[in-house]
Amino acid sequence: MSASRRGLQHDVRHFDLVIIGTGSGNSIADERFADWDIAIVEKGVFGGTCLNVGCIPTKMFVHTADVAAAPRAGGRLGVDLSLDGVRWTDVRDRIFGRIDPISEGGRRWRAEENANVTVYEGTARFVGPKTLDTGTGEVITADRFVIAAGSRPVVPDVADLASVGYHTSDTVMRLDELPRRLTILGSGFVAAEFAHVFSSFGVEVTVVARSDLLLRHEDAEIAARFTSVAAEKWDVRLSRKAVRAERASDGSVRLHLEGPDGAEVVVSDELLVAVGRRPNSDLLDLAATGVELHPDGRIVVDEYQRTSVEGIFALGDISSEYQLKHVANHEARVVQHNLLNPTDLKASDHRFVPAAVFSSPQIASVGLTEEQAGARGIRYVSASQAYASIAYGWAMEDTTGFAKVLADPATGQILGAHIIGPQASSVIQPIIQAMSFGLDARTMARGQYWIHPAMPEVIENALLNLPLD
Ligand SMILES: Cc1cc2nc3c(=O)[nH]c(=O)nc-3n(C[C@H](O)[C@H](O)[C@H](O)COP(=O)(O)OP(=O)(O)OC[C@H]3O[C@@H](n4cnc5c(N)ncnc54)[C@H](O)[C@@H]3O)c2cc1C
Ligand SMILES: NC(=O)c1ccc[n+]([C@@H]2O[C@H](COP(=O)([O-])OP(=O)(O)OC[C@H]3O[C@@H](n4cnc5c(N)ncnc54)[C@H](O)[C@@H]3O)[C@@H](O)[C@H]2O)c1
Repeated sequence: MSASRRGLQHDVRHFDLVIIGTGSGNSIADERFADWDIAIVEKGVFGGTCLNVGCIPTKMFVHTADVAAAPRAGGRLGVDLSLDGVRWTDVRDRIFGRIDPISEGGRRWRAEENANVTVYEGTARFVGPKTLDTGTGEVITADRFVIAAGSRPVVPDVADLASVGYHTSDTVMRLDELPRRLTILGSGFVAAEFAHVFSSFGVEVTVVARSDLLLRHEDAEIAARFTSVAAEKWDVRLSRKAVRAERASDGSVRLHLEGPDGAEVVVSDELLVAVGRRPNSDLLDLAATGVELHPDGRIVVDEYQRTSVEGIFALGDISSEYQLKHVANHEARVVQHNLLNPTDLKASDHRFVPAAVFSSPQIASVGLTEEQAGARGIRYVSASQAYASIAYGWAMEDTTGFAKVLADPATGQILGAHIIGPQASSVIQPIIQAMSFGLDARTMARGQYWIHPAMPEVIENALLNLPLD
């Protein structure tokens, strides 16, 4: 690969590769790219969403919340515990005291210790074919680009929201103090996880959902179970539309709703907006370089993560239908391979993408839901097993968890799995493995030992319950 060269214009530097975004994109330029002249452009802090405001801090808060919630679970085991208090600022500072130096260390390493990498700290925007304004006063060109610019929270159209003030997942983990009351607008992943975190810390949580179920994209039985468990802990308002926000004279936030019973108002101290994320493609003026978009703003890519412009790749939330870190990481590895091996391209594998909601209870899923299998006319059988009917479920006195598996009745190939209950995000992993490597349900259930009495027995029994042909 050629060393850097100056473009025809003196002020336009030319690179072998430009990477936009330091989330999953930052992992691409490893030692195999040592002789590539590379620019990395980042508008925010290094490390992107997952490290700074996503997966990692949220799960550190979730684990802390699980600990704080122990008294609730202890009572039914005959262990009386009480929560003396949550030192919010200590929790917050412990978590970000670990994360912020990692982000800053990553920035320093790229900026100061990578001889072949130039870091531009600005908001990138295309101004011509393969020509990028780095937002730092410098315009650059390159043979290849990787667009890994991620997504950001959607702000819904609710009157006076901006003037009243609200939080998103970007800001709510850095609050100065715990509110007494929190309203969460939205009913997806972010809402479910933060409702668990804040309610376990003693905050009165109200969840406002537009739909008639929380987590409505999950398997319908799982979403219904989660919604009923949630309604026992949080004030859950379903089928509500938020129409207006208002700041009262005592400083509280009043969210005006319209629902099945007419107008109502939810009063709280803070408002968290969690109604989805949109791709950051609109910040990039992609038309200037000819990169095509889907109507929802995602960059169009093929199976090799190539955009409509030769030499420009995209990955992660900006192009994927899955807004998940393990998918973004997988796609980054595919792009990395394809940059290094242009005559031996590798395709992304999106066949069995799992996801987990780290709430309480946890949810994990992979493959088809019953509703999707039905809608696609796919022949399937399903079976469920309650945690309450396996030995470890007895130990936990669990009353609400279950695992459901779907399989092809003729071949036994597993089509999907959906789990709600303790450690669902770990319990599901053998199913992901079986689907990925083509193991059928019977072989999986009977071809290996299952440690007794451990939680994965819930999977073993669900598999054995399948009414295969
Ligand atoms: C609260 C929360 C919790 C989550 N928890 C999980 C989880 O538990 N598990 C999971 O799998 N996923 C989780 N996710 C999703 C996961 O964080 C994302 O799917 C993943 O981080 C996307 O990675 P990415 O590389 O595509 O984008 P990002 O990590 O967002 O990186 C994009 C980078 O590009 C930069 N950028 C954007 N535009 C420009 C521009 N014009 N110029 C220069 N730089 C730009 C941004 O500043 C950012 O640093 C969570 C998300 C949130 C919000
Ligand atoms: N554990 C994880 O893997 C994890 C955790 C957090 C976030 N994420 C990722 O981040 C993405 C964004 O999370 P999210 O929770 O913001 O989005 P989401 O797509 O999971 O859920 C958004 C919800 O808000 C509802 N909604 C949309 N507009 C609304 C409105 N105007 N009023 C009320 N409700 C409205 C939608 O019906 C939907 O149920 C997720 O889809 C997920 O891919 C993953």
